Amino acid sequence: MTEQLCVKGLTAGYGGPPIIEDISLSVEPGEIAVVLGPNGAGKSTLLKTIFALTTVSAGSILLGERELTGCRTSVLVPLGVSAVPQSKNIFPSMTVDENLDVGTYAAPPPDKDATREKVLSLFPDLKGKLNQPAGELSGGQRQMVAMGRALMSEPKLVLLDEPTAGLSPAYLERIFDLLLDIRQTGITILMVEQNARQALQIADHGHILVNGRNHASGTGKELLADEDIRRLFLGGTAA
Ligand SMILES: Nc1ncnc2c1ncn2[C@@H]1O[C@H](COP(=O)(O)OP(=O)(O)OP(=O)(O)O)[C@@H](O)[C@H]1O
Repeated sequence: MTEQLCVKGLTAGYGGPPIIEDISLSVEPGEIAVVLGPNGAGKSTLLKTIFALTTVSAGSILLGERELTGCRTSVLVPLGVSAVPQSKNIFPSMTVDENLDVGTYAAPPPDKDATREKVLSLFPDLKGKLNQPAGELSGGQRQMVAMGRALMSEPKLVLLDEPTAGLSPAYLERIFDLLLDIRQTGITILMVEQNARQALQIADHGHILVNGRNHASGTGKELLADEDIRRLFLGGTAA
């Protein structure tokens, strides 16, 4: 059972002045939502804040009825929240299988083998590489390991920070397809993405941040159709 993520009036930072201020957004169960905006807008900070990695000074984060604000990351994982950071998101000297196993430590699934099979069915590219050190894989395959690890705790919500960063166009397409496959399983996805146009094409909703604040929100289609949004944030005028 998935639940709505509801962020209300969230202000947070790293101990100094706030980096994100008064952010509100909601993500419906089972949808893909993308956070967009210029460099330094606070997109990663928003994801880190939901995953309890910053200092919150105001606002709340709810998953369904459950208040997440103030919970530690180790508590969030068993509550159904999983995250894939942008970098250093795998253990390079550990095998692919061991990396997947790490994803079960904070919240062991009831049937680990079944979960592993389910995850590998989403990432068939990894099946023949389970005993290989993850650091030997290509960038796209490493990203799949990181995403697979995050799914091993059977999350309701996955936070993904720039899942296509640094990937070739072919892998970029592959990762976007995988995100749609993951959504098919009922998991809610909130992600930050630099490839804004492509992300909005697969996203149910997009949220644009500027200077740490909400700037615009809409469905992927609405944002793609908005001329100002296209000019300011999507690098051009073509729809
Ligand atoms: N660990 C940290 N400690 C202090 N300040 C930080 C930390 N991480 C990020 N910041 C600051 O927070 C601001 C927002 O950074 P953030 O990474 O959230 O933006 P972003 O929108 O994800 O940017 P980008 O698109 O460049 O990744 C920046 O000014 C950055 O310097």
